[in-house]
Amino acid sequence: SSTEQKLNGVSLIVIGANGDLAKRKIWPSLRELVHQDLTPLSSLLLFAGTRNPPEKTKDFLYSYFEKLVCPEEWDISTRQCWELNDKLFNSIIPVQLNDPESYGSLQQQIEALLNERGLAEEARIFYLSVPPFAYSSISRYIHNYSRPMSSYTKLRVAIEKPFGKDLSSAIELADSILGNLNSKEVFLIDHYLHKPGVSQIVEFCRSNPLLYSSAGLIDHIEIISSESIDVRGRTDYYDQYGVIRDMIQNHLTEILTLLTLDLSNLTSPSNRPFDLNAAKFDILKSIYPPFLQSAVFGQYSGYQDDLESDKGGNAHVNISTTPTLAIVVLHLQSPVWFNIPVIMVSGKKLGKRETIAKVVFKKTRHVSLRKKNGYCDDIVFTIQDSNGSSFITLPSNHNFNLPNDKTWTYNEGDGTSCSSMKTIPLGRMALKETYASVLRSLIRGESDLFVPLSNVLESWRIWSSLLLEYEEGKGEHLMIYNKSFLDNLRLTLNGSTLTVFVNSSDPQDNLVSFEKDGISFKSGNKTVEKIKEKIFGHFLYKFSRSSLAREISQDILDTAITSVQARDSFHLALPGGSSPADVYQSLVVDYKHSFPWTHTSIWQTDERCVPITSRDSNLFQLSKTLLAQVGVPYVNIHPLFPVCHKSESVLNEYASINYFDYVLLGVGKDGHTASLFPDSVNSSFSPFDNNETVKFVKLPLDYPIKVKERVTLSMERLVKARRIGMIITGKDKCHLAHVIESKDKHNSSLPFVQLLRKAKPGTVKIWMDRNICKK
Ligand SMILES: O=C1O[C@H](COP(=O)(O)O)[C@@H](O)[C@H](O)[C@H]1O
Repeated sequence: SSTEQKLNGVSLIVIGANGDLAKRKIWPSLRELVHQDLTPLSSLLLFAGTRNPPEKTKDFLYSYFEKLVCPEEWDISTRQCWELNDKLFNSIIPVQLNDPESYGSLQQQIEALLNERGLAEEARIFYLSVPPFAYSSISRYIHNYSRPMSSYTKLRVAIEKPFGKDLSSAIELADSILGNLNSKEVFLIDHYLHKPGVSQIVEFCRSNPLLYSSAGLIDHIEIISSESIDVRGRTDYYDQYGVIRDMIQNHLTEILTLLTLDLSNLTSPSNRPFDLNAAKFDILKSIYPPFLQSAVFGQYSGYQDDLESDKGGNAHVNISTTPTLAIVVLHLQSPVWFNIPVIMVSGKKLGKRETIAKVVFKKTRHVSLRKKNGYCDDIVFTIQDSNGSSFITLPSNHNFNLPNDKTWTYNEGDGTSCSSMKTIPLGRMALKETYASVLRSLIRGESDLFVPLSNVLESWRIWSSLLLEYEEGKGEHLMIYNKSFLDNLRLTLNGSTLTVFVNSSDPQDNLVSFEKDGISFKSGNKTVEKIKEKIFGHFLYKFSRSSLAREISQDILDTAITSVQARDSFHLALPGGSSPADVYQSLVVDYKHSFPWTHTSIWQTDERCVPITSRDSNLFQLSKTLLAQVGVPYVNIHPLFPVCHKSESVLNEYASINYFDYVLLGVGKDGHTASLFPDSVNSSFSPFDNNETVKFVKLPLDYPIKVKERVTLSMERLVKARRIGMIITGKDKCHLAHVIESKDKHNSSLPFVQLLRKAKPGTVKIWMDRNICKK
């Protein structure tokens, strides 16, 4: 009864009040609520909890609010802004929360203040703005020492994402929290649920339940989040999580559940209130976990630099395979959505900031991520464009119901870019900060706008196996992309296998233009590029010895296909020695029947001047291991041995073609490549100083190599190739890996390094045994 005489009050305790999230989001958002008169400070008990003594927290808050400027849109003077900051600052009570007793003292402090102000505490909210490892102990302290005494008071504990890293860690975390809190007390934050563009999806779908009965007409759904920002400054966090955990498991999956909700309950006669989270749970349950073949991963070019800069620039930073972009195809096991693929795309450092969800009606199985005319035939929910605005675009001939709500205004299309379209702008966000809406919903207890634990676990069930598969593959499916990536991307789906290629009629063009930026595309295969380091602008790939040969032979095949498509021929120069043997074997085993052998011409990079029947002859080995087993026409094989010991003019007749399409090279432990040996040995021969096509090489007698008379393509000739694959394998070559990965590479005169320096940046792929330096 005493409750009835009191005013409703809410206690809000921000734990981690001096942390990054509090500074960037929580305090500015609270201030916005106060400014908009949406949260009267008189009924709010506001605590700033840190591990520090209260005086220190007060000092922090003082200097923080002193510098906090007001957004221009508020159109208030500096003085008014300062007064607002001051008002908020004076309402915040700093508390030290570092042990169980401190939570007990907080309890007493709250009770005393409520009495003093004559407030009945409607809700007690703990906002855990702390790292995930602290969730469990803090929830225990709350339960044991700060739980409201009155059953009238609702306890709400707000927790940020990421909630775990995968299903098992999320279950463990949930268990430890649920030992102290009841599941209804846990409010997991997904700030996307508070974006007007997201909440309008449900409203639109509620007004148009027939959308779902037309699922038979829907071809697929796209949910695309393109961000222009990078992650510099927060790689400490990001590098451990990556795009699936950072954006897809939570925000994009939430959008998907809202878009595909089963709203049939809404129109059924039952009087039960519609349970949004339970309906979302049902959708989550129906999603098949995607496999690696239905996903493509990318990392923006420059990510490694961001990692290094965040580490202070000088520290050694391992190559990271954390993806900053992913494209994934999902399928739902539901009568309505069966056979309607959902394509999710999320990436950082792309050309623009835009989040859209698009329902694409049946026309074609090609997926274009571009706003072409076809765009007007689909329903597009623009959750946010680069200005933060949200709107819905509908086909002109639609008969959708527009929600009966004054926040919706309906416009005809402007007839310019997409004449038949009609648009519903949903206006600018009512609250500038999405987090202001998060806080307001927390205060109001709007649980539909938070994620229940059951749903977050279900979502991890969907994503964990993909993450595991990806991480076991250690980045072998990672491509490097640049900011124009989405504009040029085209995807096709065959079942759930995703194929990526560039939207151009000439595949060769695509290949050339994209390889410059570190990406090559090929139709028929989703794996586009593998993780690489750049060495003199070339690409370094590291694979286990067992997968290296296959990767190289696949690369040769891809180049062959595009060359034949473009020029009807493929000119391939091959070396001898031990390095390429496994590659030749893979070409035979994997591509005997699928390689364009009849269009291929085989050249030699170098040859030993020995009889062709000698085991030391490169051609002998090449014939045995490759040429005798595949269908290269005899006339297309160009042996080098006939020009041994010949005059310069004869030498130069070899390889009259202008460019090799692919030159494969090994590297010897002395750094030689083809038969270009280190100049430093006491040899009269210098392979680097003229423009000859082919060189005759006579090494000094004491040079530690078996056959000392050789012919070789010259450096000038080699570096002209369209593509060079350089193999570095063998335990005795660890020092070579150090050379190219060190700063000293610029001073090295070793022939293979010289070749890297001279070749046009981007033409060489260095294929290195990942374990080259392991004993
Ligand atoms: O949760 C996150 O969301 C942001 C994107 O949010 P938005 O409101 O700017 O669209 C993303 O940049 C961040 O990496 C992620 O942790």
